[in-house]
Amino acid sequence: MTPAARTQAAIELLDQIVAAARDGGAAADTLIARGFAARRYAGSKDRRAVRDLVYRAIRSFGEPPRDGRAAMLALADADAELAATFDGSGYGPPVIGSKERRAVPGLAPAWLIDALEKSGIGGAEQAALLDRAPLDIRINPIKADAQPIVIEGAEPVEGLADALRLPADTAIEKLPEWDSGAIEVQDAGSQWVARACAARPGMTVIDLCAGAGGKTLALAADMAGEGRIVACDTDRGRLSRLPPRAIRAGVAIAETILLDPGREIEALGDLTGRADVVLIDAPCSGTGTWRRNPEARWRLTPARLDRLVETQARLLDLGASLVRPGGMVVHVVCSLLDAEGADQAAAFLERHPGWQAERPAIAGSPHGAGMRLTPASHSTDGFFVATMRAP
Ligand SMILES: C[S@@+](CC[C@H](N)C(=O)[O-])C[C@H]1O[C@@H](n2cnc3c(N)ncnc32)[C@H](O)[C@@H]1O
Repeated sequence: MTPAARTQAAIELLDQIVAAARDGGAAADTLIARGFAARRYAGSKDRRAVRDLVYRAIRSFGEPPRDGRAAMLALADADAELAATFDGSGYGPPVIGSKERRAVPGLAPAWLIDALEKSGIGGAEQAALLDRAPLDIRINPIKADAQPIVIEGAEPVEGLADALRLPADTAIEKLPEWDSGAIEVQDAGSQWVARACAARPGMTVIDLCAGAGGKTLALAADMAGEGRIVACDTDRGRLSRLPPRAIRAGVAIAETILLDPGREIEALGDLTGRADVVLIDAPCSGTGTWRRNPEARWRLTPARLDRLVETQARLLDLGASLVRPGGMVVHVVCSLLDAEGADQAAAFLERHPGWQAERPAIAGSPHGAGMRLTPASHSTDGFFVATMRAP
């Protein structure tokens, strides 16, 4: 592809990504993959260049641009090489007109910046939300043998003996440790919040929003493969990826339960009052994971945030009913908004007299009743975690 054709491909993909963000359609990565499937002539260098252009645009604009051309024109204003690709050639974008509108660069929609500020996330913290994310792995003690794992360029992660930070371009899937299940890709922040559960051998743990089981597997490692983990989710597709991952990781103590949204208790009634720990890694706005998923800023609206906050509160109350006396509910969100984190934990404690917050001994900064991790301060994805003990 010529440089001009790459720019035009990025514009067309951005058109689809903007529409999908507005209408709740497919994620940017899916649309990009589909776009390349339809452009078989694109080689690997073309694909990388187009993808980089698309993500540069997504990172640059806090509000969804009106279309892909407005986004690319704004980038071209500060990049002469990119501007030169608007040359009107066969597969390239038309020449830049004198009065064409540009997208306005920014970090996030104004209402969201305001909510971050009110949650104590100021300028430097906000800027770091869009940095490049590191590549972290968790060493799986169930599968790793006694030999230390040696991977070129790997750095230790302070406080997490089982974590390594790898160079971003490490081809993980080609490592023998990947094949054997001795390593899992997992952000250090996720590893810390799994630690907050203090899961121990023999416990009964419910991972209420387990998704594909990233934290389930970390909990199983802390339980040394002894006890019971009930991993639940309402998303059949995500939950179905858990059992094969568990087999690969040598985890035999996790069972899965598919939940019906709004009727979760029907499938969990037998566990009422029986769990030592209920982890609620709740559905949230994902403001702490913009490094990996910058397009999430284009999808969030105040109404959607309100719905998430409601669901989180409902799941916390459900979690409280499943815990045994003296057991623990762990509230986790990969968000830095207090509405989903500190305020949510405070509201839970108010609704449940006798419950006590116990600040977990993990990395992070004390925030409200829990701990907060941020990209700028702790070099992890952004998380809030609160552990609450039943009377
Ligand atoms: C932050 S993700 C979980 C990530 C997962 N724990 C991990 O470590 O990879 C939140 C999950 O909550 C699930 N979810 C949404 N509503 C739910 C509900 N009512 N009950 C249980 N899970 C729900 C979503 O499908 C999603 O998989």
